[in-house]
Amino acid sequence: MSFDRKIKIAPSILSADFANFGQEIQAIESQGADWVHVDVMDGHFVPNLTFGPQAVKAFRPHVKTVMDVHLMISPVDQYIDAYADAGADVLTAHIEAGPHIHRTLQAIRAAGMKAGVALNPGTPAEAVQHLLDLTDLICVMTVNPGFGGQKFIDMTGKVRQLRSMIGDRPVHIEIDGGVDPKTAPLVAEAGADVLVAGSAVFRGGSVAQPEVYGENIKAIRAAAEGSWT
Ligand SMILES: O=C(CO)[C@H](O)[C@H](O)COP(=O)(O)O
Ligand SMILES: [Fe+2]
Repeated sequence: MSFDRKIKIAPSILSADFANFGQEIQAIESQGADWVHVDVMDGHFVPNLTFGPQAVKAFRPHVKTVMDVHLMISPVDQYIDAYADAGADVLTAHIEAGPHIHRTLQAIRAAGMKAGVALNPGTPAEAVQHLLDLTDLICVMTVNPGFGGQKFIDMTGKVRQLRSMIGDRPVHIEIDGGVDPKTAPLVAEAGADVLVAGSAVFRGGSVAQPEVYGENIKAIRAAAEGSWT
C-alpha cells in the first residue's frame, strides 16, 4: 500500500446487507471504492456489536483493495495479532480506548499493519501531538461512534489543525461519520484524503443494483474533488 493524498472513498460495510458481505464487497469495489472500511464494535466501548476477527478474516479474500479496520473496542492490545492474522491492512484504535495508545500503535506496526488512531468528536487534535511519527492514519470521527446513519458533526477546524501538525509526514486523515456529497467538500478542503461513507454509499442500491453504489461513490468523490481549486 503506497502513500498518496488523492481522495479515497472507503464505503463502510456497516450499511451493507449483513447476510451477504462477500457480494457486497465485490459490488462496491467494482463500482469504484478505493478502500473497504470495516467497523468492529464490542458493545462496551460503543453501545453496539458487529463482528470479530473471524468474520473479518472471512471478508479478506473478497477485498482486492485495502481492508481498513476500525476498532471500536476496549481493551485493544490483546486482539492486535488476531486482526493481523485476519488480514487487516490498516488497523485503527481509538485514543479514548486507553490506556496506552503509544504502545498500541507500536504493536500494530510491529504486527505488520498500518497503524491508525481515531479521535472522538470531543477529543482535541493536540491529543495526537506525540503520536505523529507512530501513526499512518488519523481518523477524525464526525459522529459519536457506534452507529451508521448519524448526522455529521463539523470537525473542519480539527482537520485543518491536524493537517498543519502533520506537515510533510506520510499520514492520512480519514473522516468517519455522516459523509455525503454535502459534507465531503468541507473536510476535503480542510485536508482529509480518506472519506468513509456508509449510508451515503449503500442508500438505494443492492448487489442486484450495484450501479447505484457507483453513482453514490462518484457523487461523493466529485463533491470532494471539486473543493480542490
Ligand atoms: O465508525 C462508524 C460508526 O461508528 C461508521 O464507519 C460510520 O458511522 C459510517 O456510517 P455513515 O456514513 O452512515 O455515518
Ligand atoms: Fe468507522
